[in-house]
Amino acid sequence: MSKNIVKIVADENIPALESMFGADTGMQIELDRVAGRELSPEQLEGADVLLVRSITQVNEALLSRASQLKMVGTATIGVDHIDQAYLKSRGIPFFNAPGCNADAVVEYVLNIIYNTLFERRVALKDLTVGIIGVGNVGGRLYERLRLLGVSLLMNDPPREQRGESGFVDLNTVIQQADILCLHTPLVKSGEHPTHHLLAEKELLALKPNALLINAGRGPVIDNSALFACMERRDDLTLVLDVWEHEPQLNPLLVDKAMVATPHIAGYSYDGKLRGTHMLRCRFSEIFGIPQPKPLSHYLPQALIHEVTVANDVAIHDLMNIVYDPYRDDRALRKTLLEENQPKLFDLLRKNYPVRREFSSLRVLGVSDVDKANVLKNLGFTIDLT
Ligand SMILES: NC(=O)c1ccc[n+]([C@@H]2O[C@H](COP(=O)([O-])OP(=O)(O)OC[C@H]3O[C@@H](n4cnc5c(N)ncnc54)[C@H](O)[C@@H]3O)[C@@H](O)[C@H]2O)c1
Ligand SMILES: O=C(O)[C@H](O)[C@H](O)COP(=O)(O)O
Repeated sequence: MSKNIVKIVADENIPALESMFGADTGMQIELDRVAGRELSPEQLEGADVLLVRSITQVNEALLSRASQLKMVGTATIGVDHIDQAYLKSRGIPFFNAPGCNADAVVEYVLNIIYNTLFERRVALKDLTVGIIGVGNVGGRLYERLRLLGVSLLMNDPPREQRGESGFVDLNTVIQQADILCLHTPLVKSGEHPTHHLLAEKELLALKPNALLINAGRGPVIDNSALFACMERRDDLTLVLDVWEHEPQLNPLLVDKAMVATPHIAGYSYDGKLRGTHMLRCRFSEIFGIPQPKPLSHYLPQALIHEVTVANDVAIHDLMNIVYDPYRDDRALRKTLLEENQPKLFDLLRKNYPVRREFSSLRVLGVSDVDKANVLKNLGFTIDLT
């Protein structure tokens, strides 16, 4: 390197950069925190490293003045905001954080499923759950539900094309799933595009009384067609964490959703820190310095980290102790009538409270082995002695 100071330009909402990219790097780091949506080419002059979240479009225009960039990282799973071909053409190494917040998304989905079924007095074992996109998120959701004996359908043409088995086609999962969960990336071209994967025809074909959950990317469902479909089909229940045209929401569509949240399904503190840590590991490789301390070194104990319950504790009650998505739903709805709704959407995300994952809660007092196994399979920490 031509200079001793490494300049990192980073989104203001990537946590723990100060501690993970601090003294233990043994380097002189200049950390420039920026607002991701407003980042300009001028702010990248002299930058060695750019670290973003999903709201920053990283492309030729943004990087036009970043002549000495040695690494671009996104503290997210999704990569649809990154022009990877352009980065490759300039030889700039790029990294995302695969799986970093997958458990958080899975727990968002499980929480909503358990709360909804409890209210409706319906048992999960009597339903079929369909998963479209069975990667890190969908795969972990599948695994937790499989361990519980739930009937499952998986749709993932790219995996099927690679010779893996056990998948069904899109029509089958749409027509047969009582609960349909979308966990694909947003892909606009190629053999398996996901943009508007669910449009009018697919939405109208959903199984009667289906629960549709999108915690992938907003444009995977045609939101106009979704609104029209919800007008025609009051049997459907809709849960949306992601939206077409974020941060601008269609309040009429929000109104149709049983749960509406501001793209926070993956926002556990564990997941965010895991994302930062993954980028820190890649930073070590690029700059040839030792790997950081393990993630557990940076992750604090949860504020509520142990609870003693009876055997017949309701599972959704335990989930709500760790995380209550309905709180996020209420907060989003309050912003809808405001003129600056898009700004408030971003603010809800920026000021998101510390939320932990199920594993941060040690559950004591369950002597029933079957119940203890269910809780363990759902992700809680259980001592099975
Ligand atoms: N709401 C949130 O907070 C949040 C958090 C994390 C991730 N996400 C989104 O969820 C997406 C999935 O995350 P992941 O970690 O599981 O990604 P992943 O890359 O591990 O898995 C995606 C899966 O989707 C499959 N897929 C691709 N095209 C498909 C198609 N046309 N039909 C069906 N399946 C298809 C892939 O083969 C892969 O198995 C991310 O790309 C991101 O956009 C959202
Ligand atoms: O792709 C991801 O990892 C998630 O969608 C992530 O939660 C996005 O968060 P953001 O970067 O928008 O803060």
